[in-house]
Amino acid sequence: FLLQKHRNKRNLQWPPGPQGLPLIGNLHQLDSSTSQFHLWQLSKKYGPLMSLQLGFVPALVVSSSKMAEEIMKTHNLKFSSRPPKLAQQKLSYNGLDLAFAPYDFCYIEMKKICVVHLLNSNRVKASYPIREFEVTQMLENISKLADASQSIDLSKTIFSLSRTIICRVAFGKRYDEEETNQRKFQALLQETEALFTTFFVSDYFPFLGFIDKLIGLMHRLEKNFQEFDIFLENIVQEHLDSSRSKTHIQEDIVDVLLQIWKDGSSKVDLSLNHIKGVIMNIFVGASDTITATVIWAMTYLMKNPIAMKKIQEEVRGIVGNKGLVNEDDIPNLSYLKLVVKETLRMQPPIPIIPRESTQDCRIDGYQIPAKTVIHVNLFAIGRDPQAWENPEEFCPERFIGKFIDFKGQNCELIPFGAGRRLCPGISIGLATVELCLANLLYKFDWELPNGMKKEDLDMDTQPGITMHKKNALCLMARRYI
Ligand code: HEM
Repeated sequence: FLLQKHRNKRNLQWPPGPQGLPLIGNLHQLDSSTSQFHLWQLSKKYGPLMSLQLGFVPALVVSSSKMAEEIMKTHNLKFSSRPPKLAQQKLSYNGLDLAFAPYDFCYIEMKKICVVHLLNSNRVKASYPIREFEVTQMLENISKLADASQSIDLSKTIFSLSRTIICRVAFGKRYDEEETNQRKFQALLQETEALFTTFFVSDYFPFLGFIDKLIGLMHRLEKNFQEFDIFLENIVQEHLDSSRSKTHIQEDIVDVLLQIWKDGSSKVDLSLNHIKGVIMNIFVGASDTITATVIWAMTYLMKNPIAMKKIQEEVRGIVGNKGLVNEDDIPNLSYLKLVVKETLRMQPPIPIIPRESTQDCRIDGYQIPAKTVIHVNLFAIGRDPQAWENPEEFCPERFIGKFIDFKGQNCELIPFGAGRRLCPGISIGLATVELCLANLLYKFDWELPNGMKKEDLDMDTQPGITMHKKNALCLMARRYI
């Protein structure tokens, strides 16, 4: 009855959507490991702007490039906020970070700091020695396993590489040095990521929030928050320690943030919680997305031997017998760039972008009220038949002769989002993906283990904000050079 009353209050001109169950609405249709796939299927029946009722929360799902253009570009400002979900708010110090912050003056200033000072092109260039060193280490480790004819867990290898690179660039430190510390740190991050996608009753039924307490979820969240806060506080204190500057010559992202905090040059009253919020975003956002991109690209290449041959011929032809692909070689690797683009179209690492409207707005003839939750389904947009020919086919060549930008300009391909909330880590993310992938393909020939056929390679996905391959990608490597 309550749900019905709630619905009747809403404008009758509301986009179509699947019939929900009493009280829970469509919540049961959001199995988090396949929601991007499931919502895509539903959109085929209900259209590119589809409505859902998630408990007491009305939501819309965007599934075509045309509709994405409306939300992310035409009415960009009105859809630039994020829905305030309980765990995300708690772990981001109440939205003092970037990724989960509401769209307000403080967010605008923080984003400027991030784009201008933290992740600018100079930092991407200056961090090249770190990428080169870590990629070389990884190649040596793979060579040892290749020589011993052992299979390589590429998912684990790439994750460790990207986390080390990001930690060194952002915090000047690697977190894989001490076995016990590393395990503690991994467990902490895993729990944080799990909490981001855990179902909290309060998010959908605000008046039933006591259930989260009763079943121990609030305790679990508080415990994780306290532990993560201690961890982040340690990073900040280590950077504030005056004796540190003697051993660390190159400034990292935390150094820059603390400098801005100390000299008060920001237009907002920066607190240490703002800084910890941004560090948290980098910890949880950066290495997962990089890993997912490399792993999906390798998976597609293993399934498409013609594309594999083409990309290896390109990289080996250009790099010759130099022994390592350097960053200077990357601009010449045009087929590699097409493979990365095609991978991001088919398996966008963040498949669903959450947004919230800040004002009433008219979209496609429907009146959308302020505070409506929007899920932009990138997985569906990458398969939009109005935008792509044979969308289910992995075909890097589809981009030849067509300029389709993937940095927020063309809404048929927006793996980094678009508009005011565009990902600030595009350059450093792509630089890491390209260098890693190019070297893997240059140095080794890859085979499936134990007589496995390419058809056996699954494309199942794990639940989470980032769409990882569910089963680790394990391959055999043979040295080429
Ligand atoms: C292949 C790699 C990456 C992909 C595919 C990716 C994708 C995305 C997407 C889809 C969003 C949401 C954008 C929107 O709402 O329109 C986002 C936001 C964000 N990304 Fe990335 N990302 C990547 C790498 C990185 C890296 C390396 C960093 C940091 C070093 C980073 C930091 C962030 C932050 C802080 C936000 C929040 C921005 C905001 O809300 O204004 N990302 N990313």
